[in-house]
Amino acid sequence: MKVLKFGGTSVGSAENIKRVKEIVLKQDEDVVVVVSALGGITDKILNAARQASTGTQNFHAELTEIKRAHYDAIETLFNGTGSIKYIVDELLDELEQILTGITLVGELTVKTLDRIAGIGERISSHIVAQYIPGAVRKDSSEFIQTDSNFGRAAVDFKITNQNIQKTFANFSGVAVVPGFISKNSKSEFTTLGRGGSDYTASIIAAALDVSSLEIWTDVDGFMTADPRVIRKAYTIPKLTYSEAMELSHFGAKVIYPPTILPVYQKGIPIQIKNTFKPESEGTRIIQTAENGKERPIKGISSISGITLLTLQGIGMVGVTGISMRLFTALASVNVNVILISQASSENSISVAIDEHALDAAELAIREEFEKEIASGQISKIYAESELSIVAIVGENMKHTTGIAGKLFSTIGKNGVNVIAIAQGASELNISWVVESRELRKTLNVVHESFFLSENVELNVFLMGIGTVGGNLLQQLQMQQKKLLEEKHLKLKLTGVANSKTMVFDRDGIEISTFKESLDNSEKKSDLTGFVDEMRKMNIYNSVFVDCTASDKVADIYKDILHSNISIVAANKVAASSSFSNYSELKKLAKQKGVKFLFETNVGAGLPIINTLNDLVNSGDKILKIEAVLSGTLNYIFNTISEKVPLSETIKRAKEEGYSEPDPRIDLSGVDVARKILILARESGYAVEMEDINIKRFVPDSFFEGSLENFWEKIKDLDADFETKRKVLEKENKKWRFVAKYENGLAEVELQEVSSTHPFYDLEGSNNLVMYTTERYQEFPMLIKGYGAGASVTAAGVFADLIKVSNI
Ligand SMILES: NC(=O)C1=CN([C@@H]2O[C@H](COP(=O)(O)OP(=O)(O)OC[C@H]3O[C@@H](n4cnc5c(N)ncnc54)[C@H](O)[C@@H]3O)[C@@H](O)[C@H]2O)C=CC1
Ligand SMILES: N[C@@H](CC=O)C(=O)O
Repeated sequence: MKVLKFGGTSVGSAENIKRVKEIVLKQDEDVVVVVSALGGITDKILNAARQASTGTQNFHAELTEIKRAHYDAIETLFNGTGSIKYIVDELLDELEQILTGITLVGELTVKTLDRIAGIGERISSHIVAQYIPGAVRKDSSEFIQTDSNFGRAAVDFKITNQNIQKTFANFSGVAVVPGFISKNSKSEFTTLGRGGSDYTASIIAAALDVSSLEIWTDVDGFMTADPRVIRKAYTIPKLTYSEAMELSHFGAKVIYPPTILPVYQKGIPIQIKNTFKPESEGTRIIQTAENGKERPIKGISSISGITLLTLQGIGMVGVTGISMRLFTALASVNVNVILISQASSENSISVAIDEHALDAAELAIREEFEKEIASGQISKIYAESELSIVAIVGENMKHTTGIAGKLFSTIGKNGVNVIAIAQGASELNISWVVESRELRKTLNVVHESFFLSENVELNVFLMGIGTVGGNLLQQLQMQQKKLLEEKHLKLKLTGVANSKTMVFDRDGIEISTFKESLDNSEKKSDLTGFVDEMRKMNIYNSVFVDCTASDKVADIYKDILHSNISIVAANKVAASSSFSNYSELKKLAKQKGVKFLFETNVGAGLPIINTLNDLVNSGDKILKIEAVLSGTLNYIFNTISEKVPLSETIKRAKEEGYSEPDPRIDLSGVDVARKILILARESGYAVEMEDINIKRFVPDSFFEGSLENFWEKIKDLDADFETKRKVLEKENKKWRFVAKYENGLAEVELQEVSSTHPFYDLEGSNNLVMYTTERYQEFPMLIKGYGAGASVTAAGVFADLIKVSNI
């Protein structure tokens, strides 16, 4: 024999009752079918009763809806004919009479409420019993006996079990039973608490020692998290009784928690099934955790609307009985304590309670500890509200090391502050308190880290979609699918801005149409607005990518890092700003557990900074750096000829995407100075821009005025450069703009190098860096390759993104 329980939605309409019939008729064992009231009916009855208690006739509106729901169902299922109509009428009349009675006395007692609260189940059980061919109705209020604690009566199991066994002795076929209702020893109606139909089913299942208890509901089973918040939540195939109990207590409203105990004691498995998807496996709740250490966490759940009440004072240290008095005081005003956290110093104790219970709880505590408060032994009693409790649950957490470490480091890295923590010695549940506004992010972070570790998500906020940013988007689009399939990295463009507008979408902006999205966006581009939006979205694993050349954008880095968002910068302004700002940004990133990466600041996609970091981190000392670091200048000096004058080479460098948005930055040596400065700093030296000796090869006057002016004026230098070039050619030499750092001195200058110099053969826009270190002294380390250009730079930015994702 089996017990099947169908919830309110499962019997919520005639259509759904037809599904119930199909499911029941497919069973190959005898079955007891426990039904809830039609969906929403119990609430309506309670509402009508409350309205009646005001002494008015207002309850009639609710009553009409209650009647309509039932008449609609019987009309469809029975064509409005048969005895069912009389039975339903009789029960609805009973309801109306009691409601009228309540109106007359203007009072609603818990006893009266129990008298009518179960009428929905009484009616639905008649409907289902008549609709399933061959089924018989058995009245649970005749065999479940309770005490007289109306509203949430306690079952007398001895009598109830005997009654059930007697009722179902020699029974075969299909029995339909109303859930939720019971009676006391005086044959007065009582109820088993909201959700009590699950409990009815469990009581019957245990009394009859059936093969299984099936709870048919409108979800697939217990999910790894609330699917309304975590779209990627999935059904947990198996849970132990304890895990199911913990998850149910912590907000997973799949099963009424008391349901578990009776069947647990008999070792009867519970199967959660979806009435609307009977083919889905559902969740099976059994005695032992079958799946081992690889899935120590089974689910996450949360409860919102929490207040944390803290009692603090050094006078509490070492004093016995404080906790006992605290909990007794709370119990005296019926305040349920959901979580307790106490430091071993005993200086403070915090209890998490339902926010609605705050006033009563605080008053009770203040009364209880009046003397201690007056004497200053307890210095503070304070409440923090708008909080949520999150819990991870799993029986295999026991003795699995590293779970709490992984949990809290993941949460911390994503900028979520943990306000209180509790873990029982059973290691079945780790619970912690966060601000409710951080709940969604917390659930996502934890879910991804423990359940979807196959896919890491990286949320990209890109600013600047010119040469580098535009190319980066093309590369992202091209690689998205491959990275997801092969590396399980889900790269999402969650925000993008050009200089005019910005667009955000936490589900990801379609890269192929981002331009249209920006064109159609009404959000004007604005730096503070961009940061605010990122903060507001509060998504985990976020990274801000700066592909502008703007100092204003560099100014917002601190705010971004403070929001626990990583930064990948192609923009060199921040890393070459004052040493204190550069160091602060690096320190802040470290403190916040996020990344601040800028590999492309020197040599575009070449691994120049990473290599330097590796050398330094492994204990090597950088003695000298000599390098050609400007793609633009090297291109200019490799392109300049009798036919291509200086001004034309600069124009071409810009067109090729090598130069800065303002090419004067390259031509003035500032770009190279920034780069050698960054390399010196990354080598461990505290260098400032002013320490760099920049020897310009273009007179200062060419850098004054507007960019347009510059393009006009620069042609004036063509003839002079051509004369000098011819001399150089005769001497078989080449111009190279060289940066050098040695013994605390840094300089950048134009050099004429002969054919034996390592920089002589450096083609096109290539860069070359030579690191002379303690380990690489006789033969310095060389890194050479394209030093500028859209695709290589974008690839360098991409590589930094991959580093942020930690895949
Ligand atoms: N082009 C290259 O080879 C390399 C460039 N870089 C760096 O990459 C950065 C970008 O360079 P390119 O793409 O070549 O320049 P670009 O001029 O083509 O693109 C920069 C884009 O940023 C936009 N922008 C500026 N301020 C903005 C703001 N506040 N909000 C939104 N958008 C804004 C501009 O409108 C422009 O579209 C620069 O910092 C450059 O130094 C680094 C290595 C190599
Ligand atoms: N403008 C720069 C681009 C790379 O940093 C250069 O030309 O090297």
